[in-house]
Amino acid sequence: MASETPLCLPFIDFSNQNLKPGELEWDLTRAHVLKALQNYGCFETSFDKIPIELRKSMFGSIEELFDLPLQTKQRNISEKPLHGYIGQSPVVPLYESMGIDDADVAAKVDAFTEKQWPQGNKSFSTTIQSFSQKVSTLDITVRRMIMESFGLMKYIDEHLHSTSYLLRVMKYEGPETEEAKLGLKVHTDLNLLTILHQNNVEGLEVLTKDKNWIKVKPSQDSFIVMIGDSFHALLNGRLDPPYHRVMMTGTKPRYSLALLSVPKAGYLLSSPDELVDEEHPRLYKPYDLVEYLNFFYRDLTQSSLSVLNTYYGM
Ligand SMILES: O=C(O)CCC(=O)C(=O)O
Ligand SMILES: [Fe+2]
Repeated sequence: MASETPLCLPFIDFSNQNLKPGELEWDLTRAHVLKALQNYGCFETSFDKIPIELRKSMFGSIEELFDLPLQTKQRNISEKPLHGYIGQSPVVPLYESMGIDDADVAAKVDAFTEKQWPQGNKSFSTTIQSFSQKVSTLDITVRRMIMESFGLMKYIDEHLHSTSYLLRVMKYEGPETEEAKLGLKVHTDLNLLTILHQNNVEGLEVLTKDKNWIKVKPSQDSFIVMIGDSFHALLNGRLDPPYHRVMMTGTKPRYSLALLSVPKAGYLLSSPDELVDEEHPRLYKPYDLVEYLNFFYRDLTQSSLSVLNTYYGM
C-alpha cells in the first residue's frame, strides 16, 4: 500500500514578511507553525535575514575550524555534557562536533576563538556571532508564536529571558560508500528549539508519527526549525519532539549548524498551571536542563524522553 506521507517537511515562509505580533500575517503564520509542529514537530523555512555572503562565510569558518589539529579542537572542553568537542567515537565514526556557548554574545565567541587560535581569528568570531544573532531572531519569533498558540502570553517575557543560545557545528565525513552509513544516531533534541542549516550534502532524516523517514533535501536558502524535549515538557506534552538522525553516503563531507535555545543553568523549567487539567495531568516535575543532560549522558543507550520520564515523570 502506498504511504500517504509526503516525502518532505511542511514549508513555512518567513522571508519578505514584516511579521509583527497582533497583525493578520502573524496570526496566519502562527497557525501554520502550530499545525506543522503538531503534525511533524518541525518544519522547513526560508528566512531572508541572513545574507548569502554570511551563510557562505559561515561554512568557510566551520571548515577552517574542523581543519585544525585534533589536539587543538580538543581544547574545547565544557563541564556540561554534549557542549564541548565530540569526535573519534566508534559508534559514530563519521561525526565530529563542537559547541559554542552564548554564540550570539561577541565576548563569549571571542573567548572560544582565542582557545582555538591563540594568535586570533577575528573574522571567525565575527561570522559566528553575527550568524547566531540573526538566527536567534527566528528562534524568538517561533517561540513567541508557540507560547501564544497555547494562551501563555503572560509567560512570554520570562520564557524568552530564561534561555541562552548554544551553537553546535557538525562535520560528517563521507563514508565513500553508496550504501548509507550512520552519521548520527536517532534522537530527539533535549533543548527547547533547534534551528538547523546545512551545506549541500544531504543526510538529515526526520521520522514522521506514522514511522516513515523523511529525507531532508538541503537547500542553501532553507533552515529546519525543530522542537526539543524541553518544549514538550514546558507545554505539558501538547507538542512532541521529532526523532531524527543523519545517514551519510558518498565522498563529500557534510557540514551542519544548529542554533539551540537552552534554558539557562539553574533555571527550573516547568509547565504553567494553565496547561494542567483533568484531561492533561502534569507530566513532569520542574527540572534544570544541565542536570537532565547529566542523567542522559550517564547512559546513552536510553532515549532522552525516557530519561525525562524516569527522573522527572510524575
Ligand atoms: O546534522 C544535522 O543536520 C542534525 C544534527 C542534530 O540532530 C543534532 O545536533 O542534534
Ligand atoms: Fe538533533
